[in-house]
Amino acid sequence: MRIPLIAGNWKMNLGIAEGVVLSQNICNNFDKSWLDRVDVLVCPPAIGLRPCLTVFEFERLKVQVGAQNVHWQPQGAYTGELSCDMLASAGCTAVIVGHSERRNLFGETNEQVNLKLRAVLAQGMTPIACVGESLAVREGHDPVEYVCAQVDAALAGIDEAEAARCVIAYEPVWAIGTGRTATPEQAQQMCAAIRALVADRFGSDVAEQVRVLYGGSVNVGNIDALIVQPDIDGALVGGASLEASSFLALIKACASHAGAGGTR
Ligand SMILES: O=C[C@H](O)COP(=O)(O)O
Repeated sequence: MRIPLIAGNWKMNLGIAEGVVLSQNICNNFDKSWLDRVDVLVCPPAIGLRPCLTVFEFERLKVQVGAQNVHWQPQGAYTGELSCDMLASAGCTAVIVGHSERRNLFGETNEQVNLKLRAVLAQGMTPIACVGESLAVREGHDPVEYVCAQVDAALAGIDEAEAARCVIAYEPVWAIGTGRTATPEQAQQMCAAIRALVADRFGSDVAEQVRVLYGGSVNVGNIDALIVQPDIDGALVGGASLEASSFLALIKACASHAGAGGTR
């Protein structure tokens, strides 16, 4: 059994002070027993990583912090970039790679996503590899084939042990920030196809361990129907992670559906 993961991606929202306030508000209303059933991660902008983690550490709350992006090289003349080592030194345990906003707005390629994923694994952190089809692909092509090709590219060149440590987030581009969520059936179909691909490439044991998240307009009203799907192991949440009340409600919903005693 897989422990579900609720990951909040704050994107380019909340400065240091606002991020600290949100982290404190999360702590103030957090039921620690939820962490027996669900893993929780917040991904602030890079400048907020250490300050937010300090809040969680001070409150002795095992909420993890993750980064939204990374460069795959260890150091060098890469203005504006951060290395895996730098993120780890700030306390990051996970890094989002290949978010559709980075692919579409900053031209990130499948090859670069793979380089990032491998660098994150080599650092001992968890990569959250984002995949997902545009509306044009959903309506005019085979979305499963398209998304599975993205997964294949992201996981290229890694071994079974590394694959088992990966998290894959299925985020249909047309559902991100639009209020238009994939139906639970659509999300389940794609997440099952992703797991089947992992089983084909790395074996069924690995596929049973890999967490596959859904992302795209997840909110308090749709989390229950999504999280009960057999191949959806949590959510990558944008807008609803920016308020403590909605983020906590998602964690609570996820915890209430998950059995205790899963494998990590
Ligand atoms: O990384 C998160 C996703 O892009 C989802 O964002 P959203 O929940 O605001 O649609």
